[in-house]
Order: sequence, then structure tokens, then C-alpha cells
Amino acid sequence: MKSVDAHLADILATVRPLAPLELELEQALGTTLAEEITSPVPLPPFDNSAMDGYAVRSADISDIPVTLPVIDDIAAGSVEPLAVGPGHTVRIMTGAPMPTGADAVVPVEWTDGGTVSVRIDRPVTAGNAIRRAGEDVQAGDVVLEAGTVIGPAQLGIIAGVGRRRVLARPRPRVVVISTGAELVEPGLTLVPGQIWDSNSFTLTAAVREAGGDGFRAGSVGDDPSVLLDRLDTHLVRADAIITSGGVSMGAYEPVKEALSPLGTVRFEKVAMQPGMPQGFGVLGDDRVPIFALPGNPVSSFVSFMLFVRPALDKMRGLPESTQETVTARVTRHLRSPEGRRSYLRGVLAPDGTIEPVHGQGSHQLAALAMANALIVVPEDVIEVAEGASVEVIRL
Ligand SMILES: Nc1nc2c(c(=O)[nH]1)N[C@H]1C(S)=C(S)[C@@H](COP(=O)(O)OP(=O)(O)OC[C@H]3O[C@@H](n4cnc5c(N)ncnc54)[C@H](O)[C@@H]3O)O[C@H]1N2
Ligand code: MOO
Repeated sequence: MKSVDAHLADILATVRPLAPLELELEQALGTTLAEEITSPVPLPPFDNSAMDGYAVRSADISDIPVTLPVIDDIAAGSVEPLAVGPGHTVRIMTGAPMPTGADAVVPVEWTDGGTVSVRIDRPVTAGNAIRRAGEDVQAGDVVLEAGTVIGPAQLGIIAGVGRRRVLARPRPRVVVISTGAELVEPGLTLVPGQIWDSNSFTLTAAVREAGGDGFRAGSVGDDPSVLLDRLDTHLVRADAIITSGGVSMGAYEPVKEALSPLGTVRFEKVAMQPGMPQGFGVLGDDRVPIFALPGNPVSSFVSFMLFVRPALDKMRGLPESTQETVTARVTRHLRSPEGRRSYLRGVLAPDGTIEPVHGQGSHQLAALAMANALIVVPEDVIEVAEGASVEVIRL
């Protein structure tokens, strides 16, 4: 059997980072910057008030209390150049440009709030409550490096330096297709022998959480030609495809039957539990990666975490990283099949223990939904004693 590491290595050797596109800022959340962002101007662009109050010459208010005439008002957005002469003051708002001559702002709370004249009760030193031009960024400074994932704050600074579009690697568009004649859309009525399709929801959501745009393309039955048609329809708009089901040893395995003859998708047994039957390859002239995951709900989810997620990271242009694990003490004795790496479901507690959930079958979706971590049991370990240390992947 092929090792988990070898299967992942094959996948990562095949998938490529997506080509960067010019994206409007509204489309850029979750994409990966493919250029350096520099600021054309200093930020703030001009000296401005940090508070609502009065712009003064600090020397005029060394003896307090003092009453000064208020000669003008400056709101944020004011573009008229204003000056404050000796013995005068100007009412100023947060974000408004400092008038020439003034060297400090007195917060309104330290005054009587007058509009014709104002009594100032506390002295200030030069520079008080002024935000200097270039205090955040100098003109020409790099504000974001290429390779940065654009989150809300990153979008803010891109807009803050005046950009409307950025060059970024888009979120991978991933089409998710369930296979199996037994599958029924949730919300519809089952007859005996049928189950509701859950994998397509899990996998589409997992794509979204992994920084891709998941698109649920419904389920197809057991007819390989129907699957091929569905793939054909969606291939043009997919950066990757995920199918679930139809890859093991049964008499009706539509994914295997449809894709094996193409010669670009391989079906293999990977030494893991759950998730042993795996298919991976590429489709079409654009060599779109396809992940043919096993149908058991826990198997497809674990396969996603181990194989699809790192592939999506690579497509997004993120650096390759090894799966992060933490060490925990297991609260119960565990068994694991020889020669296969197990990913058992458990609840990791703040005290550093992990409680395996009841129901470790790869069909036991409710048990998976209670877990917050996977316990990794290496291939050569068949038993783990209660209290032993294990490596754990947080979900
Ligand atoms: N003779 C053998 N039988 C099986 C083997 C084997 O090596 N020899 N491997 C087993 C393992 S391990 C797994 S995992 C499964 C994988 O089977 P398939 O990928 O072919 O998946 P299906 O047969 O279509 O479905 C398996 C199971 O999962 C349910 N399922 C499928 N799709 C969904 C969905 N979208 N939502 C919810 N549940 C789904 C399906 O009804 C089946 O119960 O094969 C074993 N058999
Ligand atoms: O390997 Mo299958 O994925 O257990 O159930």
C-alpha cells in the first residue's frame, strides 16, 4: 500500500499555484497578493488633529485659565488653507488638517466649549493631539509583501493607499460532486435503501474554510456516463474537482469506471484508516486536478484534511507546510490496524487530554461532528495505552 506521505507528495508535485489576476477589491478577500503594495503618499497624508477641540499656539496658553477668540471652524475634509495667528484659536475636528501657525490641539473637554471665544483650563505642550504626516507610512514604503493572504485589515490598507485593484492569486474554484444511487437531497423524503447526501455539504464547506470557493454540483447516481457529462459541464469553471464515493471494490463504482480509462487519474490504496481507497489525477486540456475521495463520510472528510487542503494551499500560492500537530494524553486505550496510519476522532480538552469519541467507524458522521481533533496513530503502532502521549491534529 502507498504511504500517506507518498500520496500527498504525488498530489503536491502535480498541483500548481493559480495564475494571478487583476481583482477588484470587492473580489480580493481571501486571495493571495501576487505583488508588493507600496504607498504613493505618506499616511497620514497631512498633519491632522487626533481630537475634537481647539488648534492653538501652545505658547499662548502657558498661563491658564485663558480665554481666546475662536476665529474659525475646521471640519475633517476641509481643503481651505487656514492659519492661526498669535493669541487666536480655531475649533478643529478629529481628522481635520492642522492650520498653519498652530502647534497643538486642546481637547474640547479641557475647555468651556465656546464657539465665539473659548476658555481653556489646562495647558498643552507643542505637538499635543496632532497626528503627523507619514507617522504610519512614508511615501514609497511597502505596506504588504507579495504572498500575503488578504483579510479585512489587509483590504483596508490596500484601499488606504488608494488602490482599487490588486494583482492576486484567486481563491480556487472547487466543484464538489457526490456519487451514489442511494443519495437523496436533504429536505426530500427517503424511501428504504436511501440516505441523504451529506458529503457534498461537508466538502463544499471544507473548501470554503480552506480558502477556496466551493460549488456544490449535486449528486449523480451510479452511471459513469452521467458522471462524465457532469464533469464535462463543470470542468470549464473549475480549478479543482472533488468527487466522493465510487472508488472502492464494488460492482458499481462510477468514479473509477469513468476515470480509469482516461489514463490521467490513478486509483490506489493508501495506508490509512479511514480513507484507504483514493483516486487522484488531472482532467482535460487544462489538467484540472481531481480528488476522487472515498464515500464514507468520515473517510472523505479526513481525506480532504490530509490531501485536498494542502493542495488548495499550494494553489493559493501559500508556502508548503507540514501538518501541525499538538501532543496530548489519551484518556482511553486505543487500537489501530497494523500497517495503516489511523486518524481517530477525539475531543481535545484544555487540560491536554484527548477523549476518543464513541463510534470510530468511517460511516459515523455524528461522532465526527462531536470531535474537535484527530488522533494520529502511526503505521507501526497497533495499541495505545490509556494515558499515553499521542499526536493530534486540531479540526
Ligand atoms: N470489498 C471491499 N469493500 C470495501 C473496501 C475494500 O477495500 N474492499 N473499502 C472500504 C472502504 S475503506 C471504504 S472508505 C469504502 C469506500 O467506498 P466508495 O468510495 O466506493 O464509496 P461508496 O461505496 O459509494 O460509499 C461508501 C459509503 O458511504 C456512503 N456515502 C457515499 N456518498 C455519500 C454521501 N455523499 N453522503 C453520505 N454518505 C455517502 C455510502 O452510502 C456508503 O455507505 O468502501 C469500503 N468497501
Ligand atoms: O478506509 Mo475506509 O475510508 O475506512 O472507511
